[in-house]
Amino acid sequence: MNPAQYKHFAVVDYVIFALLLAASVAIGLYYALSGGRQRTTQEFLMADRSMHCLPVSLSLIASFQSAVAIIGVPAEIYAHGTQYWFIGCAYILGLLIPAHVFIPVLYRLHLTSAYQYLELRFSKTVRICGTLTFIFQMVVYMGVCVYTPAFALNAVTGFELWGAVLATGLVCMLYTTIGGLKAVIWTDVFQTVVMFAGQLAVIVVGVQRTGGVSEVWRKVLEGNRISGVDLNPDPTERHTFWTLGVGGVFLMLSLYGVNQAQVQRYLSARTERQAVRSCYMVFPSLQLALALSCIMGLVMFARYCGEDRSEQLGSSSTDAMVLYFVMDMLQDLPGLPGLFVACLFSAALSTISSAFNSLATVTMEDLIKPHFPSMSESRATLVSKALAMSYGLICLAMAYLTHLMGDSVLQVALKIFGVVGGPILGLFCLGMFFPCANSTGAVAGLGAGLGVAFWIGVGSIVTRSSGSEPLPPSCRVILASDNTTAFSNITSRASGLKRFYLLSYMWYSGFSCFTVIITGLIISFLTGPMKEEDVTPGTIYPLSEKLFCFLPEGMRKKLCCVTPQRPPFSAQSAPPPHKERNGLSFPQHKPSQEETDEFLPLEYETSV
Ligand SMILES: CC(C)(CO)[C@@H](O)C(=O)NCCC(=O)O
Ligand code: NA
Repeated sequence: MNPAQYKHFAVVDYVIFALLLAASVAIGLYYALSGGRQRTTQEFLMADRSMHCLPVSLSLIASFQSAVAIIGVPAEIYAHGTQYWFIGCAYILGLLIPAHVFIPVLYRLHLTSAYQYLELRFSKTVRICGTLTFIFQMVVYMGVCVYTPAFALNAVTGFELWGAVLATGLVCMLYTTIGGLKAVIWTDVFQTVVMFAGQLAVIVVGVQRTGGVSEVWRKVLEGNRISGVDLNPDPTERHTFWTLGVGGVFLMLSLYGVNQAQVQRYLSARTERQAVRSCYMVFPSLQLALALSCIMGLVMFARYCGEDRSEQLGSSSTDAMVLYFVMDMLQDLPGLPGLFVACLFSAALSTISSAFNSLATVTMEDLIKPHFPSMSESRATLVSKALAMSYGLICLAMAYLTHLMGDSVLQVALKIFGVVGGPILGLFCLGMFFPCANSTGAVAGLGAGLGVAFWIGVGSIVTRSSGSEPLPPSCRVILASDNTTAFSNITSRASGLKRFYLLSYMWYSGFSCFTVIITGLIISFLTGPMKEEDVTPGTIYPLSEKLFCFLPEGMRKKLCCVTPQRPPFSAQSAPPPHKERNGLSFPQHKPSQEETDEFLPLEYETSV
C-alpha cells in the first residue's frame, strides 16, 4: 500500500496509547513500592501465594490471548467462515481437566515451577529437558506476539514498526522487572478490560456503518460465511468439528494444564479452591473473547463482501486487512482508533509480561537455584529481576526473527503451541497417569514427541508454501464451497509423506502428546518399569481408579496396578530416600487454617 493511502492517527489516539503504557508502568510501580516491595522470590515470582480467584482468572485469559487472536481470528473467519468458532467446544474439557486433574496434583505439591513436578516424579534430567522445551516454546511465541500488532499497524497506518516493538518490549520489561507477578496479574486485569472494550467498539461501529444487525446477517448468509458443524473425519482437513473440538482439547490442556505461565497463576492463588474457581471463571471470559473476535470477522465480511480491496492492500495478508477494516471504521471517530491500538497492545503486553515472569521463574528455579542451594533470598530476587529483564531483550531479538517468517499469525502461534507444547503435555500425562513410566522412558518419549512434531511442522511449512492461497480478491471467489474443492484437490494429489505433512495443525498437540506417552511407556517397559514404592507420593493421578469407579472395590484393586498415593500434606509424606540424592528437598508445607478449611475433599484420598 502506498503511504498516501495510509489511515492516520490524531493526537488523541497517541495520547490514549501513551496512557495505556503509563497506566501499566504505574501498576508496576505500585507493586514495587507496596507490600513486601519485591524483596523475596516468593513475592516476585509467586505473588506471595495470596491472590484471589477473580484477578487470577482474568490473568489466565490474558496469557494466551494476544494480538495474534485479535487480528488472526477475524482474518480466519473472514477468509474461511465461522468453522473456527467450534474451538469453543474444546474449552469445556480443556478447562475442566486442568481444574480437576492438573491443579489438584500440582497445587498440593506446593511447587514454584511446574517442571519441579518432573523431578519429583522422574529425575533431574527430565526436569531440565522439560524446562528447556518450555523456554524454547515461550521465546519463539513471544517474538510472534510482540511483532504481530506492530506489523499490522505499520502496514495500514505507517505506525513506526520498530518503534512500536521497542515500546512494547521495553515498557513490559520495566513493569515486569519492578513489580513482579503481582504487577503482571493486575496489569493483565486492566489490559483484558481494555482488550474487550477495543473489540466491542469496532463491532458496534462496524455494525452501525454496515446498516445494522439484520443487514450484516443478510450479507453474511449470502456470502456463505456461517459454517455448520463439519463432521468430516479427514485429519488433514484444517478446521472441522473433530480437529477443533477434539484436537483443540489437547491444545487447551497444553496451555491451561501444564504451561508454566498458567500453572504459576494457579499456584499464586491463596487456596486450591481459589485456583480451581479461577480456572472455571476462565470459561465464560474465553467464550466472550472468542465470540468478539468471530463477530468482528463477520462484520468485516459484511462490510467488504463483493468489493475488491486488493488494490488498497496490495499483496498484504488478510491479517493486515483486519487492521485496514478497523481503521476504515474508526478513522473519523476521535479516540476510537487509539482505543483499538490500546486494545492490540494490551493483548500483546499481557502475554509477553506473563512470558517474562514465567521464564524468569523457571530459569531461576530449575536451572540456577539447584546449583546454588545456599543463595540468599535477596540475591535470588535480584537474579530473578535480571532474568526477567534479559528475557525482555531476547523477546526483542525474536521479534526480529519473526519478521523474517511468513504465514498467517494465528497459524504460526497455533503451530508453536502444538509442536512444542504437545510434547510437554505428553510428559506430564506420562508422569501423572502411568506410575510404571520411568525417567529413561520420559526422556526418550519427549525426544520422540519433539522429533515427530518438528518433522511434521517443518514439513507442513515446506509443503504448503509451494501452494499457498493468495488473498481472495472478493467474497465471491472465497465461498467456503470453492475453498473446499480447491483444498481437496491438493489433498488428493498428495501421497505418502506429503499427506502426513498435511495433518491439520489442530492435531499437533494431541498427536505429539500421544507419541510421548506411547514411546515413554515402551521404553519404560524395556528398561524396567518404575516400582510402585519408588514413585514420590502425590505425583500420580489415579486415572484408572477414577475410570473404573463404578466397579466394586476388589475388582478395581486388581485392575489398577498402583495404590493411589497419599498427598504430601499428610504426616507420613517423607519422600523415598533416593529422591533426596537429587539435591531437592521435598516441599515442606504446612497448610494454613484457611487452606485447611477451604481444602477440597481429596478425591483420591478415600481409597488410601
Ligand atoms: C489459545 C486460544 C486457542 C484459546 O482460545 C486462543 O486464544 C488463540 O487462538 N490464541 C492464539 C494465540 C494468541 O492469541 O497469541
Ligand atoms: Na494477552
